[in-house]
Amino acid sequence: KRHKFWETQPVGQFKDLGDTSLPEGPIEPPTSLSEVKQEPYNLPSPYEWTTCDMVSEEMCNEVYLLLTNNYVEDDENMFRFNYSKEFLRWALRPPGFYRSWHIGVRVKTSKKLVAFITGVPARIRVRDAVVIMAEINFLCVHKKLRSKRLAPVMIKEVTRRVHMENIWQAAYTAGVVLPTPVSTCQYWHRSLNPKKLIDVGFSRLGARMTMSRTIKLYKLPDQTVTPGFRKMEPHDVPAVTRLLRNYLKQFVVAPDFDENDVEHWLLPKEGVIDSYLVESPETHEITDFCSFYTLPSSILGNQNHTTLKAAYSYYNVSTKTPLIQLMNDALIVAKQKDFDVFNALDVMQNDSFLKELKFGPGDGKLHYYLYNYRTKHVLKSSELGLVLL
Ligand SMILES: COc1cccc(CC(=N)NC(=O)c2cccnc2OC2CCNCC2)c1
Repeated sequence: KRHKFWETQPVGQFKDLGDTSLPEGPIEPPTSLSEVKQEPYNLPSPYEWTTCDMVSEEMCNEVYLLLTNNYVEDDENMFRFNYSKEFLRWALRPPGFYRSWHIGVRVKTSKKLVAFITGVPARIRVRDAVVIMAEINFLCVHKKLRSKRLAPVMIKEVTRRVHMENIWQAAYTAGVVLPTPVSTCQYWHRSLNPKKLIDVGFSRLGARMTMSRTIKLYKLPDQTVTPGFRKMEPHDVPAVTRLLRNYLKQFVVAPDFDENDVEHWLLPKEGVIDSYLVESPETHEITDFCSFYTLPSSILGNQNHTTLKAAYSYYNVSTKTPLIQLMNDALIVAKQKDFDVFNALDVMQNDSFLKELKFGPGDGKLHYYLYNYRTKHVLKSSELGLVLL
């Protein structure tokens, strides 16, 4: 399939696949800031750029409504991501964020917000090179404005604003294949509320399975089983940072988190991010960590249910507690908090627990991309230590 736009961008091109003579690293050298286009790209005449200040309740609400009605749906158009306002504020205002990277498109006359794209800065290690990148997310064009070629100009504009801050690489994910994935992940789901999942068509009753047999199959204990398993607290930030930095070293691509990043990305926030750790009852050492973020989905066209409450596996570290036991405790806590399903990608060491903990494979894949950075090889998903929101 021809990628008119992507063939013009500094991304791995399909024709280069397998050419291991090309070195790992930036595809194009940085240019001087004076060479970066100073003014915004031109939009089609009815539209204008706007910067979305996510602190403003009104602006945050406009972004929330645009995404709630027009963002990513599953392949069968039965569900649509329904990021909360609190989640969006968390996702878009990490340490060092740029408000100018929260880009909206409005209709000049009505001032209606009809498109959105964002970037946040992140330090990402690729093998032993730490690269400052923009994590690009929430690209959304109103359903009524699709195939007006707005997305390419929005991507060029966020790229221009990233270049203005002297940043030349980016990371993003997509459910579609573009030139060229750095890695491709399979997603998996663990039922927590199988009756609701079957009612809304997320899951199907297994062959030769009754509903009561299915409910029993996914039943979990009421309490976690690991001694010392507790919620993460602010005073745990230094120990969790050490634990996580050491654990992420084993992956080819991973965030280079410092204590500031850990404080923002991993301290629990009600309805946004949950994180737990294991503090050894004997030594009080922090030996293990697990976390998941809250991303509900709207259920499109079901009489009895409007929202699917989904937890998404985030960063997990096991050094003493077996990863399977640690993740089972995460499932138990997610069930206690009334989540319907627990989702995970087959990144990091997730493959080691997915089947045993009764995850089932999802019906799609998530492709990871780097902008203006070539890797020697396409990575196995288990070489990925990066989870995007
Ligand atoms: C259940 O409701 C859905 C609503 C919209 C899309 C999908 C399928 C899908 N595309 N799922 C994922 O991309 C996915 C599955 C497991 C873990 N993380 C995921 O995506 C994350 C990371 C990328 N940005 C979206 C959230 C499901």
